[in-house]
Amino acid sequence: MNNSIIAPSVLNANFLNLKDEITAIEKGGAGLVHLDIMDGHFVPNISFGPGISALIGKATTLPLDCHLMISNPELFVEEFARIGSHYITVQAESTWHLDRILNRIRELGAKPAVSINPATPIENIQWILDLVDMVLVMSVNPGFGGQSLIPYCLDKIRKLREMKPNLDIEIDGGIKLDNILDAKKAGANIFVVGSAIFKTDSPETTCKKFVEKVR
Ligand SMILES: O=C(CO)[C@H](O)[C@H](O)COP(=O)(O)O
Ligand SMILES: [Fe+2]
Repeated sequence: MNNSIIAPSVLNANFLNLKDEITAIEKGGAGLVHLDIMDGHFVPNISFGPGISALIGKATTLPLDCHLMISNPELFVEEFARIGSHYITVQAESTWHLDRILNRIRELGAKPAVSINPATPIENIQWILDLVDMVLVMSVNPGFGGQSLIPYCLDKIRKLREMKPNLDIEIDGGIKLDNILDAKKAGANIFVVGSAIFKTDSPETTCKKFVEKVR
């Protein structure tokens, strides 16, 4: 697939300067803004919720890529749809009723996507692949930015790409300038990049480098 997209995650951005951080990635050629929603229950960290996400949505022209790492996601998809999320991604491990919630997200007018933790086999989602517009393959254990990519996750992407040649596959976690091409070669076409963009002196210049790299 040649439609490569960089989706910067603002998890490690400077929240006191968020407007400028978002302008930087817009100028840097980002295609999505990735929002990591964490509840301190499904993952051992708390980030922010629909309120901050709505403000970010108002501050940018970039589509919102909302990655819900929360228990009981069915309680929140309506609100994330209401604030205009482009993708609403739920963790396969976070709900008993994956089919139902994916259908509900589409009914609400957003694009349903599913995410799997490193230890979750891709076979767990094989029957719902036709219900989603994207699969997010976690390449770190969810909860924190700044971790190292777990190499076997690339094998999962390779296998998924073989199964679904035209599916949008997003990789999330530990993506750096020196491993993003491995992820692309494995079959990913949407790349979440957090600390490797926002923990640099110029997120705009760094974002441009990532965009160039996968072009
Ligand atoms: O979902 C996530 C963590 O659960 C984040 O999107 C991810 O970790 C991005 O940060 P980094 O590029 O620094 O790994
Ligand atoms: Fe994420």
